[in-house]
Amino acid sequence: MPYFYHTLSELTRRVSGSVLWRNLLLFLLWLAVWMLGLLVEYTEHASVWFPAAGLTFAALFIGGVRVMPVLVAACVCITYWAGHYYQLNLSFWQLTQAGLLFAIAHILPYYVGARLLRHIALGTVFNLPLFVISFLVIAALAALLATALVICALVISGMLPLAEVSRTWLPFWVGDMAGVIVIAPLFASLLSALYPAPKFVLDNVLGPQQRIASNQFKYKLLLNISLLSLAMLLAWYADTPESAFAIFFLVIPHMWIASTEAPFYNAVSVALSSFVIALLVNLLALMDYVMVYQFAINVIAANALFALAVPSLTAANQQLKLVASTDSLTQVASREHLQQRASLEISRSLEQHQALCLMVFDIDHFKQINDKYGHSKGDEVLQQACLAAQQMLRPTDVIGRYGGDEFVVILPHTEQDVVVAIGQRIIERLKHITLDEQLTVSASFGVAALKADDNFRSLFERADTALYRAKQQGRSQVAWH
Ligand SMILES: Nc1nc2c(ncn2[C@@H]2O[C@H](COP(=O)(O)OP(=O)(O)OP(=O)(O)O)[C@@H](O)[C@H]2O)c(=O)[nH]1
Repeated sequence: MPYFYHTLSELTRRVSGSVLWRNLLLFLLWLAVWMLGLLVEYTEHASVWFPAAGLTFAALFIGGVRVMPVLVAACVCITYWAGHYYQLNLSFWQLTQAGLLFAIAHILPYYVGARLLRHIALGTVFNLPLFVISFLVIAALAALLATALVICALVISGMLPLAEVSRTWLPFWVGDMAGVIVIAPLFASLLSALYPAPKFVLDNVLGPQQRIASNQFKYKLLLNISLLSLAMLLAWYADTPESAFAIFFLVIPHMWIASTEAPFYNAVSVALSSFVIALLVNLLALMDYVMVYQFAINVIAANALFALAVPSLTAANQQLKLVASTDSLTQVASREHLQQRASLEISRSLEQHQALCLMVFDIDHFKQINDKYGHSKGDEVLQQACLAAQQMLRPTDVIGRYGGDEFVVILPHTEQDVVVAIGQRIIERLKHITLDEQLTVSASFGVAALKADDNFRSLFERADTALYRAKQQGRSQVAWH
């Protein structure tokens, strides 16, 4: 799948360079997609879903006014073809007029909707759930307006008898809405490569991961198609409305794909499933339940769009956790994270009767370093001191910044004499910090070993008392309690 996408994006990259080619491609794509709708048409002018509406919306969303002439040409062209297909007794001139009317009725509502959605997307802070709900509401309203206008245009041009309107408008609307909700995200993603817009880059909205599918994607897709085919075969076999409603269970695997795959592949899966549902309605002659399937397509697509928020929320959550648990200057654990880890290690050691030590150290005369060499040099001293300490520690030890120039290290499974030796080795290492010719860095250390009734606070207080003693005794040394 990624290979397919890369080939496709390479092709679009080349085509996007030429205005003529990209417009021709959009024109042909629109005609092809309109024909696809015909393939799943169950009554005249009403398809289970109408994918051309989705392409129109996506093209206007990405390309804006510059795609309008192409869309008008495609609408007029398809009207000539429809006149022939439905064997309408209309002259060339009448069909041209009907085509232009259809173009205005079809394009205008989607243009207004697409502009409104773009405005929301370009708002100060991009909010995915708000964007999705806006898209769904705009898609429903634009499709309703397009339905009303296109039906008027069809009646005026004599392509739809007035008596048919009451029977046609609802499936027409739901089909158009499904076309937009299902197909617009996919085409918007593809067209953003064809119609680059510096002000609006879809990658920024959908995230840089949108072109990477997992290795399991094809199996997930296969499972989805098998399940929906099974559900529809059941409806065909049982021939009851209850069995038709089984299609709504398909929301579950689609939510799974949406929350575990990149947005582009979610759009591919929704578009494919919707097309197969529409095709099977025709092949299995499930016309009696067509509205159930139309609503199912809309519900599945809307849910899958909302589930898009899950990966971005999870990523944001992980980022927040990382920020909250790390000290931004020294990259060691933050005070809160250190206390949490320390409490955990202390309970574990007490339960397993294992040794544990807490070591606290503080840079000597740090205020003077700041005053003499400036705060940025002071910051570098803190960073270098942490690096020096980390080089002497094991991966299981936890080092954190307790505040200012004071750091705490938790050393599980370690006896006090070993920790004292580690402290002395860190003192030796600090002597090698060469940030300035006259600048020497040293620190004082306090060590305390875990006792049976200890908690973090009591253990820290003993180590801190030892540190105070180390400072009193002349600094750059380790004291223990
Ligand atoms: N550059 C820098 N300075 C900091 C930071 N946080 C705290 N300080 C400074 O660190 C100094 C801490 O000084 P103390 O620990 O009280 O005293 P000291 O000069 O180190 O003296 P002794 O601890 O007695 O050896 C204060 O001047 C703070 O302003 C920081 O993130 N960056």
